Amino acid sequence: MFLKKISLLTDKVPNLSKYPFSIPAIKGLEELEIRQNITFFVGENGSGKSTLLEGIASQIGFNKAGGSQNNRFEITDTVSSLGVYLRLSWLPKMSNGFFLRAETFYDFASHLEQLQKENPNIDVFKSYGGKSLHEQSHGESFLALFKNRFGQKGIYLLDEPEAALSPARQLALLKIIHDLEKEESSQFIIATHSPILLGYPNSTIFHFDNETGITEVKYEETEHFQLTKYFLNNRERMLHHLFLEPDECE
Ligand SMILES: Nc1ncnc2c1ncn2[C@@H]1O[C@H](COP(=O)(O)OP(=O)(O)OP(=O)(O)O)[C@@H](O)[C@H]1O
Repeated sequence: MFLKKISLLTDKVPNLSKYPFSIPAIKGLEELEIRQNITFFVGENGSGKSTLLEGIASQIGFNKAGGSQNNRFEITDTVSSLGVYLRLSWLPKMSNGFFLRAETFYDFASHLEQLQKENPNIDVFKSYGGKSLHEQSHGESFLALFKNRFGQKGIYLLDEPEAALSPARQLALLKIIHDLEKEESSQFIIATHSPILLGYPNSTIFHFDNETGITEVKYEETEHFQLTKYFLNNRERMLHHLFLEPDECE
């Protein structure tokens, strides 16, 4: 494990009411202690998980649009400047790794194609399963990245890696994470909505909430676990209630 603590330098923040500090979980962030190799960020849409992950990525020196320190490409959507207001405490410092942003993965794949065109004598795709990520399905390209590019000791920041993965491939990702954690002591911070990924053992789950800020929760306490379990056990009853018109409610 490398990254031990994330602190917000509140004194340096120019305006706490402006984005990204207008997000309650970010505004209330003082220190987040990381105690295990695998850390999950969970919470409702818009609660600030991606914003914090991007901030950590940029402070490490990773491209905020995704990739590692060696990948420099621009994307059209804006990313926050949170990184400069974060202090990361390391033991030891680690700059190897990768930042996966599901939403800009297409741009990352295009960036690799461009690199290959500019450097025909180098096999750029070697670390990505041997062929362009554009020539693989969304899920195949994600898994190719995980299997081939995530091979060394490093810190891996993943933003909704389940986005393109079938349930079986989410299990495959759990196995990859497990092997990397065991063999290389790699560290992962993962923002996710997947009850499968969240089931990874010996991990810390931080729940982002507009009322309570960032708090640690157990797997069984997450809405992902509870709602999925209830749905699978009571599908018909739940759908019946969900589809009731307002005047049909008992
Ligand atoms: N560039 C921006 N300018 C202003 N507000 C933004 C910007 N980007 C995101 N936000 C707002 O910040 C909040 C947190 O967004 P963020 O993407 O971090 O949420 P999230 O928890 O990752 O959500 P999701 O689960 O949907 O991915 C949202 O309310 C969003 O609308």
